[in-house]
Amino acid sequence: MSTMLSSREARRLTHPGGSGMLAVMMTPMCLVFLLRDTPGGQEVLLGLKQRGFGTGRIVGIGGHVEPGETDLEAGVRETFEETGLRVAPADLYDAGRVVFRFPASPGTDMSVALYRTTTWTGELVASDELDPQWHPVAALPTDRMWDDSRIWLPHVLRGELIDADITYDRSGSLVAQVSLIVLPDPKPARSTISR
Ligand SMILES: Nc1[nH]c(=O)nc2c1ncn2[C@H]1C[C@H](O)[C@@H](COP(=O)(O)OP(=O)(O)OP(=O)(O)O)O1
Repeated sequence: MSTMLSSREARRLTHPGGSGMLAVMMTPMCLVFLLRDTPGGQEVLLGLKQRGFGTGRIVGIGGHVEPGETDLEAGVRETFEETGLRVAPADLYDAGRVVFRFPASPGTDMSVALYRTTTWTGELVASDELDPQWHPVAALPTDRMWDDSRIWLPHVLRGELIDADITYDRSGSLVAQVSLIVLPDPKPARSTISR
């Protein structure tokens, strides 16, 4: 039996953490966290997902890395598509990577490049995919986010560089296993090799 792969499936990659025959195929994704200072404290731009995977949850800004794109280019494009805001590649800071594994549906496993920035231009607009909203960093809406967010997102928002690997339970709604490495000294994303 032969299987046709979509272009997106065909370019799924093997996460470097995988080993030999047991390596898991991952879909490359990106998430970008815009941070601003307000009199009430620091805020982060998140979005209420209107369609697709995770509809109804509050999620980070981002999406698929398309064929021919670097993770960084995808971060710039997705930010504009989902928020109307323009970020320059040089203003995105590498915040590391998180892998999400869903044992009940391995086809949805993803390897997500993480970026952070405090610099952008333009006016915030909602898309049909995401309704972007500012949230206090000190009071993240974790009860409306993916269960994993409470584990790794505070590190990213503090300015740390992470390498995380999250496995969900069979229900796909609760985190079952976590590996989280926090690395010091993040660099501007343009100075790193994207994959
Ligand atoms: N466990 C998880 N924790 C988390 O914080 N974000 C997750 C997540 N699982 C998926 N995401 C994010 C990554 C990605 O931005 C999005 C995946 O949703 P979709 O498959 O609908 O892709 P998108 O519609 O965002 O991508 P594009 O179609 O390329 O815009 O949700």
